[in-house]
Amino acid sequence: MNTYDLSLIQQSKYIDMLFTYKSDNDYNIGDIVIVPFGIGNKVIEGIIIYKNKSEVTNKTKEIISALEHTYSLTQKQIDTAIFIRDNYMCSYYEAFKLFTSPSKYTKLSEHYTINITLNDKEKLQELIKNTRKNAKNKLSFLNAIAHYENITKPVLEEMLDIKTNSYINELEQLNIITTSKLTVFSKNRFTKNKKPDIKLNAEQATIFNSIKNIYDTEPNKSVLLHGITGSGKTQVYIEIIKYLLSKQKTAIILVPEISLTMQTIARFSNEFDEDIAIIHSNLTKREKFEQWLKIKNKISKIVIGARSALFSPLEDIGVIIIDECHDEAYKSEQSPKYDTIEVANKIAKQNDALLILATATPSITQYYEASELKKYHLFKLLNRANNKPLPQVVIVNMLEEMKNGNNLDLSKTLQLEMKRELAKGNSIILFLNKRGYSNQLTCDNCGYVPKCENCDISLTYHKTTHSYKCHYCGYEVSAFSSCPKCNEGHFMMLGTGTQKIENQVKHLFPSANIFRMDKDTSKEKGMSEKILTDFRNTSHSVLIGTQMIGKGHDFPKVSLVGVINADQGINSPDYKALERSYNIIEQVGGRAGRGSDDGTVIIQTFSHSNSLLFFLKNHNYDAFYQDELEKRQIFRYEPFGNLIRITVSSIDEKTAFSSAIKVKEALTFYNNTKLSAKLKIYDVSPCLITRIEQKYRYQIVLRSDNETLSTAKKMINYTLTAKRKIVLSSDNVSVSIDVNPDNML
Ligand SMILES: Nc1ncnc2c1ncn2[C@@H]1O[C@H](COP(=O)(O)OP(=O)(O)OP(=O)(O)O)[C@@H](O)[C@H]1O
Ligand SMILES: [Zn+2]
Repeated sequence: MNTYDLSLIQQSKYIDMLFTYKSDNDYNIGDIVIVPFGIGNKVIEGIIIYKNKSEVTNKTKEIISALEHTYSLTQKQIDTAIFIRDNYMCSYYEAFKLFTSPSKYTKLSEHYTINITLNDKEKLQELIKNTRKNAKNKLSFLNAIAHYENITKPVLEEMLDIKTNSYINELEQLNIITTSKLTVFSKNRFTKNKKPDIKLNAEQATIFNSIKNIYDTEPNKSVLLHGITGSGKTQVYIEIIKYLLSKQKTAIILVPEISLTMQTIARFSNEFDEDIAIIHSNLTKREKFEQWLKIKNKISKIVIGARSALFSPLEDIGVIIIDECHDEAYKSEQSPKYDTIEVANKIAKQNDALLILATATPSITQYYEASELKKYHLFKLLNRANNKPLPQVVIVNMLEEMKNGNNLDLSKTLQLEMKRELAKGNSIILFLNKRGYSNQLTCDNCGYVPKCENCDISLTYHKTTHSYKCHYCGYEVSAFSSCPKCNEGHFMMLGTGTQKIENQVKHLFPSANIFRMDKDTSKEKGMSEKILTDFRNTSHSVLIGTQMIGKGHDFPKVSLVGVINADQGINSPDYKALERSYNIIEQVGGRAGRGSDDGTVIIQTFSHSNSLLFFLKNHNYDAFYQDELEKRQIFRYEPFGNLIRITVSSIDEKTAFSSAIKVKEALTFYNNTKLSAKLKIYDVSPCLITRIEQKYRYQIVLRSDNETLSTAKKMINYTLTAKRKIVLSSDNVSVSIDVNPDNML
């Protein structure tokens, strides 16, 4: 008789532990089994984590059966899941769920698709000619076959939104097509352009050779590639992947935005004959499952996708590339709030694989880890691939514009440049830095922004108390009647929307082709790709958008980028506000001047004296980094110290608040008795956004040194799992933990 310790695939807060079952069968670690659970012996699934580690008692229940081996997890995946649970303080369920197949309830044997291949082009054309014009469905089916020549039935049906069975039968009988069954789905269908035949330039080639050498000889295979916008980082990845494929290895490429996956795939499919799997959250369950199967069955050796692609069942990994590695999308926003780069590092180590982080604007912590701690080999690409200069940056003081009577969001300077570039047929991006919080304050005379003395964080206005508060430590002052710095101005709240900008542009430039991309226009599946493609292919056009348009895109026609309002990001109430603003503005500005014409970036701001703008003007990342690092050291933020934020939420406000108090009391108790009190635990306070999806939200902020971080994590894990029933009074409370959160909203 064997014993098996299982993690149950069942979301319940009270069973976050391993359960022992027995069986005469010889299962493997990682197998998914079906077991009876609880008093009613409800049938649920579990993953085998340990074998023959526990004893059989007279209460031990027996495993009923196991799922097909295809669904099993590998030992490496189990190790990574446990790493995630320990580090991001989530449940076993949440951690394992990342790795299980998107749909394991379909029997594999039933999962095949029909592939259609065109045999006789002429006969098909004949048939099209002879088909009645009003048989619309049939005609679109026939035309699609003529166009694609080789396509799977589900793809075809989804595309045309019709049933095709009878047409397929008819064509098969006429010998125009043949069909075949594929148990695993056919190759992703991407239009291939001519092979581009790009040769690495000298800078790229040197780095490629060094990285190759690191792979072959070095024990530490982590790389940070710091290359300016347009320096051709993607071309370097392509060569590295070619090299690793030649060594029978596989590759994962992560990109921060779904809209970027399409651009990346387009470039990769021109370079590789291999089948490329795509994974991101916009796929249907079925599509996800198809991709998963292709990877599991070793048909796809290259996986491109958003952060979740990291959990795909790829084996023999040779390289994990994290493109735009500074991006906040790499931090999960739902529990488990894992850091993609830390997890990628773990997986790379397991496989002895390369980990390549790449960006024009590394996060402060990443750059510190590379340059000071030597955790990464640091490489730099200092020139654009086509030898063009970086765009020229112009700063416009919006206080002056206001004083001169211009009440539009577009300054005179920006209007003039826009006119000039549109006349040349070039394209323009107008970027709105909307990330941040709207109740932030700026003096309308001198641009002063009030800050917390303890935390270096912008204060936020609270209407109920008519006061300004710090959202880290609770510091509060009553609202000023006039600006304490210049004694003249008054505080105003900044903020404008993409639609408002769109109206102004329409009015000023009635003949321009205007595109807008924000959450509203890209809700529908495929919409954002469509907007980006149309913009890329249209001249004399203006794209107005938020964060989504800022990264990674290569639009050769864009010669001018306008940053409408740099302030909203700069003065956002959290310690990463400047880092985020530098990155996003440098990145969006980097879209300018990638084609034949030189680029210009116009940054409009009320905080024109902020040193950040000086660094941006000179594209001087290193100076920005030094400046920011000093501040971080003084206030003990990352990489010198850590903030841990525990958010407690519930539909019922009192429950949320009282649970938060209990969590805080429990943590304080362990901190005082068990630890040498190195953690600072702040009081419970309402979150900046007090209610999300009907749930009231309270937070407890902890600060720890780097040395005490792991103890802090253990303490939180202990409090929230072992003591869960005591600390959380009801099942209606949810808790999430975020280490060094990207924002405090
Ligand atoms: N060796 C090369 N010779 C000619 N063109 C190149 C070369 N390498 C890259 N390019 C071209 O330069 C452009 C910019 O390259 P790429 O998009 O890879 O830049 P990037 O470093 O990823 O920029 P960003 O950080 O702004 O996304 C692309 O159009 C690419 O095809
Ligand atoms: Zn403070």
